Parts: sequence; structure tokens; C-alpha cells
Amino acid sequence: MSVLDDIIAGVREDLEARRALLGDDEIASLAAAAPAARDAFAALGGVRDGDPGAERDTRLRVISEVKRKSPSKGALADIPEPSELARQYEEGGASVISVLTEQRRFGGSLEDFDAVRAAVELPLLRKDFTVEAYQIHEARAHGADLVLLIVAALSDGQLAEFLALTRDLGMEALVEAHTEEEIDRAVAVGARIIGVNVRNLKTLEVDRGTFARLADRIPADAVIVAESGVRGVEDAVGFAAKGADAILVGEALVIDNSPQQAIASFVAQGSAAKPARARA
Ligand SMILES: O=C(O)c1ccccc1NCC(=O)[C@H](O)[C@H](O)COP(=O)(O)O
Repeated sequence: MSVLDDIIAGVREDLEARRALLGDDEIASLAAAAPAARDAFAALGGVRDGDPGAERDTRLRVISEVKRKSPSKGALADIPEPSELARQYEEGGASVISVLTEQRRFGGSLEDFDAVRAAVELPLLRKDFTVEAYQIHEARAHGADLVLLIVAALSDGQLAEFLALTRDLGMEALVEAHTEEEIDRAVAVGARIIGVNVRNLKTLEVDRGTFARLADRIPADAVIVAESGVRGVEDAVGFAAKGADAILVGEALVIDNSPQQAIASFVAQGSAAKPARARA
């Protein structure tokens, strides 16, 4: 069984336990009643056709992640107060905060997500391994603005269905790809925020060269996110120079004594390295 299959098997079991407490209709009602979602696409520098006078800028955005542990590295940080970490991320200039809610391999939870939601006004990514519509309703019910759809974990039909549901609920999706074929599948379903994750899901190794190989296939009107492997400002600059609009950073921030400064330097130096992008 691959790492991804193993993670998803656990996610499905945990999901059934939550569904036994709160059924599909109930979670859908809570999602419908939640306050409106924030505009994560705009927060990441995206510009929609018809936005009056809106221009793509060359600011590098940072999606800062609350991540306690991982399959590749084991324990990273205790994070007793995710709300406090989130405030530091906001203060440093993060554009979006990602909260891992997968419990078994990442040590996250919806409780972490709720604590962060209560602490900051930034758009939030509910970072989970989405395999059922239930999780998308659940994300919205908890105040998420963005959900993760991993192409490798979904059929084309599921991708299209989950993206449509996400948007019906007023959110956007970070659609994550690892290969050329997965980028093409993300584009085909109309993804507007496309992540290139440079961590190989089979070996868990990070190959930053994957980003440069794949980013060129992404249409100019999409937001391009470089995911994983930012260990310092050189990596942020490297991804920005190759066309990233945003970087998603976990490990480097949770182990840093001053994540505010780290984020500020990623934004400042990454933005200076980022080439202007023509609109589609
Ligand atoms: O982080 C892992 O080991 C991992 C293993 C298997 C599937 C997903 C995994 N990580 C999820 C992520 O996408 C990262 O948390 C995120 O990109 C941040 O990465 P990093 O900055 O390298 O911590």
C-alpha cells in the first residue's frame, strides 16, 4: 500500500466516526449556515476576468502551515497553541493559513482548525485528504475558505464534482499535482489555484526541480503554488524565480523561533525575484 493509500484509509475510518455523530444532511445544513467564505483566490494574487482595473502583481504570497508531524519527518513541533502560531503567521505577512486536520500521520484536528479560525481573519485552507463531499461541507461548516483536492487521490469525475461543490459553497480549491499528467487533469476540470507539490508521494523525497518542469504547463490566469521543500529564503526565491505566485510552507515555519521574520523575508526576497506574468 502506498503512503497516500495508507493515509486515505485512515482518513476514511476517522470520517465515518465523525459522520456517525453528525450525518450528511446535518453537516450540509451547518455549511449552508456558516458565514460567507473569504476570497482565497484574490488573497493569493488571482485576478478574475472583468475585475475592474485589476492587474497581476509580482508579490510572492506565503501559505503558512500549522503542521505538527509528517510521514516524511516524524515529529516536527508540539504547537500547544495553534492560535498563537497563526497570529504570528498573520503578523509576518502570510496571505493564507493552512491547517492540517489529518490526525494519524500529521497530528492535526478540526479543533486546531477552529482555534485558528477564531484567532485570525486571513483565509484558511483546511488541509486534509479530501475523498468525500462530506469533508467539503465539514470544511465550510468550520469556516474554511479553501480546501485541498489532490489529483492523485481522485478520479476526473470526483475532481470535477468536488471542485463544483467547493465553489457552490463559496470556497476555492487548491488542486494539487505531482506530474505533467496531473497538471493537465487539474487544468481540464477548471482549477484556478494549482499546486505543484515537489514531494514525491511514493518516495517522500523532495525534488525542487519538479516545480520548474511542471509550472510551465499551468495557464497564465491560474494561481501557481509551489508546495513543500522551502527550507529557507533561497528556496522561496528559487520557486518565485520559476514562476510561483505563492509558496506553501510547513516545516521551516513550525521549527523557526521567529516565523514572522521568516515569512517576511520569503515575501520580500521572493517578490523581488518574481518575474511579471502576462494575463491569459
Ligand atoms: O509532509 C509529508 O511528509 C507528506 C507526506 C505525504 C503526503 C503529504 C505530505 N505533506 C503534506 C504537504 O503538502 C506539506 O505539508 C506542505 O506542502 C508543506 O511542506 P513542507 O514545507 O516541506 O513541510
